[in-house]
Amino acid sequence: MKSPGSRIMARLPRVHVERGFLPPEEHAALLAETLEAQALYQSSTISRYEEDMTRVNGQVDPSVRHSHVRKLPKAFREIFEAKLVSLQSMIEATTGVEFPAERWFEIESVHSGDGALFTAHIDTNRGPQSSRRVISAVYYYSRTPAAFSGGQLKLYSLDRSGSITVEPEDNTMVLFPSMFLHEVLPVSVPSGEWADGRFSVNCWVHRTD
Ligand SMILES: O=C(O)CCC(=O)C(=O)O
Ligand SMILES: [Fe+2]
Repeated sequence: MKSPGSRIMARLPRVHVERGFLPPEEHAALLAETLEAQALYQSSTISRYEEDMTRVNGQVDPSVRHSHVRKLPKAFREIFEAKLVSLQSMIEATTGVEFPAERWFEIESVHSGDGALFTAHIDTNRGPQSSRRVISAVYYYSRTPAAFSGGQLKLYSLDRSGSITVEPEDNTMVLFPSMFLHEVLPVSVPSGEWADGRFSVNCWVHRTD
């Protein structure tokens, strides 16, 4: 018989998938604003603690994480926060994680072009602040029909014996407990056009204590 410990390790993350997350007008406004903002995106960095607790901070390493990020304008950040709060009880029920009473939302905008990827990681060991992330939420948007392939989000059980793969579908928000291991599979953009890439908005619900 399996021990309780091994059953916990084999447990799959509980993932909430919210299709049609933004109303059509807001989705269209975000895509239009994004397509004008190419010059604002910068190479993604990684921060993490190594096993010996030395800290890698703000390093660009495209073999681990290859994408470009920018700050999302305030008006859109507010839309995302309000929408997440409006779905709070559903998100809590599906993911099994409660929104902390005292909380803040970390939000960044990402572009994943040809060859983009993010190897397996957890979102809670990426620097001191990151340990207070409780829910990770990733919103996907792109031109339709999508002109890229790949870029699926793959989530693992803690022992990696099982996994769940989610397609980065346009106007879809995917939420999961931040402590679960996950990766972004390589993106392919045959045209090589920046605008044909995979766009996403990363949101993290942080506890403040
Ligand atoms: O883009 C995704 O699907 C996930 C991104 C991610 O895991 C991260 O930025 O920590
Ligand atoms: Fe992540």
